[in-house]
Amino acid sequence: MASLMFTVSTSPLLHPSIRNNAFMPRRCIGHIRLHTTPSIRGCTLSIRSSSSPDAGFTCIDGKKEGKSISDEIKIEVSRMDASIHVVPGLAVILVGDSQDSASYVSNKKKACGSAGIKSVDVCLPEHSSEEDVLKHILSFNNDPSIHGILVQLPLPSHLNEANILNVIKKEKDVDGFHPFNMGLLAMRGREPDFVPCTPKGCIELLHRYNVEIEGKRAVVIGRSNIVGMPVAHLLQNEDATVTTIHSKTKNPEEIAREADILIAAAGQPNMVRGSWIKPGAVVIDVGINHIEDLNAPRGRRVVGDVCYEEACKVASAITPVPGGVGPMTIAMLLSNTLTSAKRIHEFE
Ligand SMILES: NC(=O)C1=CN([C@@H]2O[C@H](COP(=O)(O)OP(=O)(O)OC[C@H]3O[C@@H](n4cnc5c(N)ncnc54)[C@H](OP(=O)(O)O)[C@@H]3O)[C@@H](O)[C@H]2O)C=CC1
Ligand SMILES: Nc1nc(=O)c2c([nH]1)NC[C@@H]1CN(c3ccc(C(=O)N[C@@H](CCC(=O)O)C(=O)O)cc3)C=[N+]21
Ligand SMILES: [Mg+2]
Repeated sequence: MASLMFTVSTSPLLHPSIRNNAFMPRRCIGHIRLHTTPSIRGCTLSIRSSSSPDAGFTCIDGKKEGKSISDEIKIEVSRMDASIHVVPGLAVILVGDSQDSASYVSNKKKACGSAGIKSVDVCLPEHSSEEDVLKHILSFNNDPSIHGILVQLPLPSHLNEANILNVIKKEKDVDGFHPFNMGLLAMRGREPDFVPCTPKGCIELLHRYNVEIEGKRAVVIGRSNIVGMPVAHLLQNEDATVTTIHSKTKNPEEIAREADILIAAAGQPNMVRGSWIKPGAVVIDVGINHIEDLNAPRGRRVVGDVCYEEACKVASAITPVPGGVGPMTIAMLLSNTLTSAKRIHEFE
């Protein structure tokens, strides 16, 4: 049976709630104006029977949006190079030999390469001391060819994450993890120099798919410094009513089911079942979990925190894993690096 569907936005422009938003500048990535595709329908203004097939269901294509952002960044990078002979530079510091971390770092490196951003990697052994790591940060802080510094997290447990993140020059903190930037993110009426990439990528996807956020119930599963906490702040800044679920939350399923916008960032494979999702909700799956699959090329494959097959029967839209938030994280990192270089060199 055809489900009673959404109010499709007739305007090819931004959603009214975005157009009239006092925080209009948030709609820019660096100096690149963002455009939205007039696709989703005010989320959950619909009644959707969970037995209905996928009619009207949208798979949110983070790979495509990430690519289009990188293409725009590439143009800006060449314009900057041509006029002031500066190429944005990103330094990535990786401690230890986790295979997953190495693969993220190589994704970032590739993405920098195709956008024309210079990238420098430092790979330090697992047993490195805090001084070893700090030494490299200090040198990048003072290196005029470097505009962004990223220390891949998590660090080996003998290293103190706070001591290390504290030392990154805040003007080069493209991850937005320095306590100065984290603090500003949490303050009304203030803006950090940099917003963390994954949370920013989640919000950017909602904007690009014209999902109305103002006044909606948003539920975030997870409260980490790198995803859950900052994404909850961003949603609140966009005038959503936000609830956070964590490992001590009672009845998470019931709370999740109230969400018009559900963001899953718990790091638990397939934790969010179809029954956790309000019919018509928009679901953003941040999880990157490697599970064993003997049929997969290397004996394992990547799944999100959401059971996709069940979710797409209930939700109005969802990000796939891979191909959802991951590529947006990388696009936001490129964007933050470009913004940093433009600021440092006062290039408009
Ligand atoms: N796509 C991307 O670009 C990125 C993806 N990720 C992925 O996102 C996921 C989350 O990452 P990260 O935030 O770093 O993870 P963390 O392990 O740092 O945090 C997980 C959070 O989820 C909560 N949580 C864990 N299990 C449950 C549960 N069963 N019920 C309710 N809450 C739970 C924890 O609660 P408590 O605080 O109580 O411990 C914690 O707040 C991972 O899969 C990670 O790989 C991460 C970064 C970028
Ligand atoms: N300081 C710091 N900053 C980070 O931003 C940071 C970090 N530490 N530590 C680890 C997490 C994880 N993360 C991802 C980035 C891209 C993909 C990504 O590109 N994913 C692709 C490919 C996934 C795959 O197939 O493995 C996708 O989802 O389509 C995934 C995960 C950034 N993180
Ligand atoms: Mg973490």
